[in-house]
Amino acid sequence: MNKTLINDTTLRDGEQAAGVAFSVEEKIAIAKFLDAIGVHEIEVGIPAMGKAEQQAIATIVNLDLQAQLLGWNRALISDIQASVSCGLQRVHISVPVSAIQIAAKFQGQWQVVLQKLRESISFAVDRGLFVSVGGEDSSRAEENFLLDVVLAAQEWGASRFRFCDTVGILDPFATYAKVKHLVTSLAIPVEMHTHNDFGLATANALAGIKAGALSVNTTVNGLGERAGNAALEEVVMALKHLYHYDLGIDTRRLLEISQLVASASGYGVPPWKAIVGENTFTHESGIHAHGVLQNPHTYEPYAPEEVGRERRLVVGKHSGRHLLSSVLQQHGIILNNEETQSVLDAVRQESVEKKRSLTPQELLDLVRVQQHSLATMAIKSDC
Ligand SMILES: CC(=O)SCCNC(=O)CCNC(=O)[C@H](O)C(C)(C)COP(=O)(O)OP(=O)(O)OC[C@H]1O[C@@H](n2cnc3c(N)ncnc32)[C@H](O)[C@@H]1OP(=O)(O)O
Ligand SMILES: O=C(O)CCC(=O)C(=O)O
Repeated sequence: MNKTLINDTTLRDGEQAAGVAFSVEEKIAIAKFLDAIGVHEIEVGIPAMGKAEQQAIATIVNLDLQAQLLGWNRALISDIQASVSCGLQRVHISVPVSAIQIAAKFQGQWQVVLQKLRESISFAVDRGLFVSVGGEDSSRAEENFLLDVVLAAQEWGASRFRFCDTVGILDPFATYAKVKHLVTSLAIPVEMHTHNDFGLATANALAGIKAGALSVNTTVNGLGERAGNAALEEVVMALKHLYHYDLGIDTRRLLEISQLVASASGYGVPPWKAIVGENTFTHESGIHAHGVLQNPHTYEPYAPEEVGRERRLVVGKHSGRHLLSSVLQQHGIILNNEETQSVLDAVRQESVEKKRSLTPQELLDLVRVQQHSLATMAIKSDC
């Protein structure tokens, strides 16, 4: 077991993905599922959004889950009051920390931002709450200013700092350097919040952890603002297999929770999506399938069962003899060399026409047709 913690924000940043709106029942189901698989902390939503959201959050609070529950807030006392009214014991307070954000939202008045942060931290701490502080746009913030803000937040009573790569502009090397600087300067732990605008959210989250961050914000399927966030399933499996960190999360249910969130969000995942995509353990190419038939590790980084999947071998345009023979043998069919080649040629043609691999029934039909035509040709040549 490693001390790295997952703070999943599917119910907050995940739901902020344009067009996503979970019902209360869906929120409850997602929270329960995250808890059941062992996620350590759940960012349950934004109480300041109003009564309906507060009721949904209060219902989740009353479920008495094992996971810690956190509410997201602006640096406003009214936001914290809304969190308190939901029964939350942990609040996240976000402030913009880059010049561009402070100019757009607070006319460049950084002192006002700090004042609001101080007041809201004090308000929360006075009520005995755990306070996490988020630096919105940390990655574009001037580094000395960022450090000053976080040191001040720490002094005022914050128990954690969230480093946000809000528009996903870092690479893992820059992330490592920035987070290392913070981790070595702070007494409180750092949390990673990374976005996927350049496809680097998971890589950057891992770089932050390597640099000493204690926790990471994830979302199921990488759902979230614009190109999304670091995906729960990717972070958990990468930490497990690349760094050998066992977070105590039941990875065998990652596919199930992916499907739950896909259905609730209305956004499925592409077949090539890392960890949970339909094709992650599906092999069609001849050379790959030949290898997998000898030893699955030739083309699989871990066993499919580990994430709740099964291996599939499908016959299509790129398949070869070994795969074809293996699939047909399962149906009691053994072809000679000539028949095998003729079936493979026909599979290629039909796959191009259908623009996909063939179903088992289509393959069997095609074998029958090819055997029949070869037999007819043999009879004709005998005559
Ligand atoms: C990077 C992130 O993901 S941050 C999280 C973003 N998430 C969301 O916006 C989703 C939920 N948001 C909402 O439901 C609404 O925006 C609400 C309820 C929070 C606020 O709604 P409204 O009062 O209508 O304000 P609106 O959204 O138009 O503008 C944001 C206001 O918050 C202020 N604000 C923005 N960030 C902060 C902050 N960190 N601390 C304090 N105030 C902030 C803005 O300056 C603006 O204030 P103003 O109304 O005094 O001009
Ligand atoms: O939690 C915060 O402080 C902001 C989080 C966020 O969604 C972001 O910066 O992208």
